Amino acid sequence: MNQVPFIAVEGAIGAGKTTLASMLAAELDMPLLKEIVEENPFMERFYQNLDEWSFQLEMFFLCNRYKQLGDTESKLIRQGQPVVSDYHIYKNLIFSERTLKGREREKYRQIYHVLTDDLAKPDIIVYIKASLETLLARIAKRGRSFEQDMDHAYLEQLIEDYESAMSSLAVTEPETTIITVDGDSTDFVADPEHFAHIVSQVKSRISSGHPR
Ligand SMILES: Nc1ncnc2c1ncn2[C@@H]1O[C@H](COP(=O)(O)OP(=O)(O)OP(=O)(O)O)[C@@H](O)[C@H]1O
Ligand SMILES: Nc1nc(=O)c2ncn([C@H]3C[C@H](O)[C@@H](CO)O3)c2[nH]1
Repeated sequence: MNQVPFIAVEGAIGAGKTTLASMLAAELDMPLLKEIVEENPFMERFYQNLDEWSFQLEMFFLCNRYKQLGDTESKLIRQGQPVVSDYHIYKNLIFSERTLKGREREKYRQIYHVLTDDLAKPDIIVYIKASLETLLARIAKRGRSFEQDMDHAYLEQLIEDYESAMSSLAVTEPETTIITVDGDSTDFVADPEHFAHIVSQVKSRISSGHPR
């Protein structure tokens, strides 16, 4: 077991992961690990034609996160440094199980396990659970052009996929503490009390020795 906390913020598209992870990293004085999005060369084409581009897109995300987390593990976690990340590596499987089919899905699963099974897993997941309405409002507010015509059914499905994924992680990674934040009623950006409540939940998990 690691000696320092590794915290991942998770939730469906636009839930506020990067925002909350940045706030937590600043508040807890921890380095921030942010996922690479804009550099993904398949992003725009993927949203125009999911079936055609999903394998390339999922492989790009997987390889990037594998490299990023591997580096973070050797440079920070194993050196006794805590980390806050705006994703959990498991996210790859949540998306790929939804976007890939048949042989591609099966091959991806195998590659996923080969690459990630021995990577450090977070001790704490802060899971932002938000409704379709909230996610759509945040996606519109952020204004990334390639996301503006996103199929609502895809997003709705991902909300359910995240729910199932968090339930299965609770079983498969019992040492991980999952803190669920209601992303509809909690506004950690506008309301300092809401943010303070999340911080105190995280701190209590760290100081109670669970995890680490
Ligand atoms: N609690 C909040 N209240 C209001 N706006 C928010 C809140 N959290 C995030 N936002 C805004 O919503 C948008 C999406 O947030 P953010 O980029 O943090 O989401 P994300 O979960 O990291 O997205 P993605 O899944 O695309 O990586 C941003 O414009 C951000 O400023
Ligand atoms: N298909 C797919 N697989 C992933 O692993 C993945 N990770 C993020 N995304 C999409 C969501 C946002 O639009 C944008 C930023 O998070 O990229 C993904 N899409």
